Amino acid sequence: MTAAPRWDEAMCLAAGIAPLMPAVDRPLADCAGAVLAHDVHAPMPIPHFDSSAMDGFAVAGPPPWILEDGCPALAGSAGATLLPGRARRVFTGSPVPAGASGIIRREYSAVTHDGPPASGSGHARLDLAPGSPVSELEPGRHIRRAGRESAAGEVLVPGGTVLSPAHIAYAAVAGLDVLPVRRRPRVALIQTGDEVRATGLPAVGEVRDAFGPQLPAYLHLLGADVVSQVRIGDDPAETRRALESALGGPGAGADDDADAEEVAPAADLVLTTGATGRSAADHVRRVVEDMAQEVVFEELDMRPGHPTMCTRLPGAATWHVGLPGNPLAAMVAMRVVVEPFLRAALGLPPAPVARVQLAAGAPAATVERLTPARRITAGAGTVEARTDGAEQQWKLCDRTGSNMLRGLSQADGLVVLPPRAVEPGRQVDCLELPWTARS
Ligand SMILES: Nc1nc2c(c(=O)[nH]1)N[C@H]1C(S)=C(S)[C@@H](COP(=O)(O)OP(=O)(O)OC[C@H]3O[C@@H](n4cnc5c(N)ncnc54)[C@H](O)[C@@H]3O)O[C@H]1N2
Ligand code: MOO
Repeated sequence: MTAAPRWDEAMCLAAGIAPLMPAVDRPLADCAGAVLAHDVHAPMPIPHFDSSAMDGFAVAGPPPWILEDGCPALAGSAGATLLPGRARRVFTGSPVPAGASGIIRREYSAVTHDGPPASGSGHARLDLAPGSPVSELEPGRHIRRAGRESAAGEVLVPGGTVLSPAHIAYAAVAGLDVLPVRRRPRVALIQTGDEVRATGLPAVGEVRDAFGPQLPAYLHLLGADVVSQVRIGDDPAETRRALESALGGPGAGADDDADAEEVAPAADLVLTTGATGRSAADHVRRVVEDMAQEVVFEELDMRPGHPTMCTRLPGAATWHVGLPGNPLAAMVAMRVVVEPFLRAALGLPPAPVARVQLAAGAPAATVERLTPARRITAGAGTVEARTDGAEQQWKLCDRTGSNMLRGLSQADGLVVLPPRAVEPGRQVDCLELPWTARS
């Protein structure tokens, strides 16, 4: 058996095996949170025409001006060149006519009529209103120039960016309809355990399913899609069938009433929960060991989560991660193995390991332990919260047994407690949890 990797080695191994997902074009509305596969360039200058930044008048040359709109005989089309001494009404966003030297905003304008306006004869005259700032007459005033935001061909968003609503808005105004993003990794989820109940109050000997209701959302948060989710009993034949089904092929992943000949795409990652131990009831380990083409690790030198396993199954590039059944152990394995795998598959760098200060220290433990902990602000209530993190310390959560979730539910991260006493104020490694991004 190969040596069991530590948590940090496991993170590197998981990132190292992950296949980079292909680039796919996706409509803008579906791109939030996706990873841009490569640099995206502006297809045209942004903005693409000179426009007015104010409601008012485009003017040509110094005042006063004859207002075309108030003089039907002079009214030019929006596209016609504005001759010196003329003005034309514009609104915010209107194209600026050729020949315009600037825009006079409505508040600084004074319109007078040579003849009675109702008669339709005579000229309307535009002048700068008394008391207006002289800057209003600066050449180019209130004109948004084409290309001011970006020239055609400039990089709008660099490849590798996790797309935010702002990136999508920017791509939209640039005239793009789709963006090349990394395809979301496909995850097939297989849950084991005869004793696991999906709903209601469990009887003695039963447990409520800690994974089914949240792993799809957790995986989605990490950029993946759960393409199938099945629950199987503790049975070797059923376990093998479920694993083979996740590998794709005719009928794989199909519902009972679906076309059995439909070819389901293989999952990129098969994730199992439970049955990774070495007891007579732990069929995942035995079946996977039998099927595996390559073993990345059979278990980890990590607590909790040591029975976590990782292999490559038959087929193109389907990897398997077996999460332990104990709920906290499984969630730690998600953070240490599955998250680095999915980040690498999406072309993202590994999430950095933080160094954090423990507020209250910890007694000596027999083994290194990844322990749920939360951020606290030192002296909260007496000192102003600082944004540079200098006052920030971490406090271990209570109730962090590997079968428990109470501590994790209150945690911001997993701190790595060494197998020796830690004094208050000492720094330790910390894996922040992906759903607790700092505001
Ligand atoms: N003799 C030994 N026994 C155990 C060892 C060991 O080294 N020697 N390791 C312990 C550790 S650590 C862990 S972790 C578990 C790993 O067990 P498995 O991965 O085989 O998981 P199961 O036996 O199926 O389940 C363990 C535990 O988790 C509960 N479970 C399973 N699925 C769910 C679920 N969906 N929701 C909530 N809870 C679930 C299950 O009922 C068991 O209580 O092995 C230890 N034993
Ligand atoms: O490692 Mo178990 O994985 O301690 O719960």
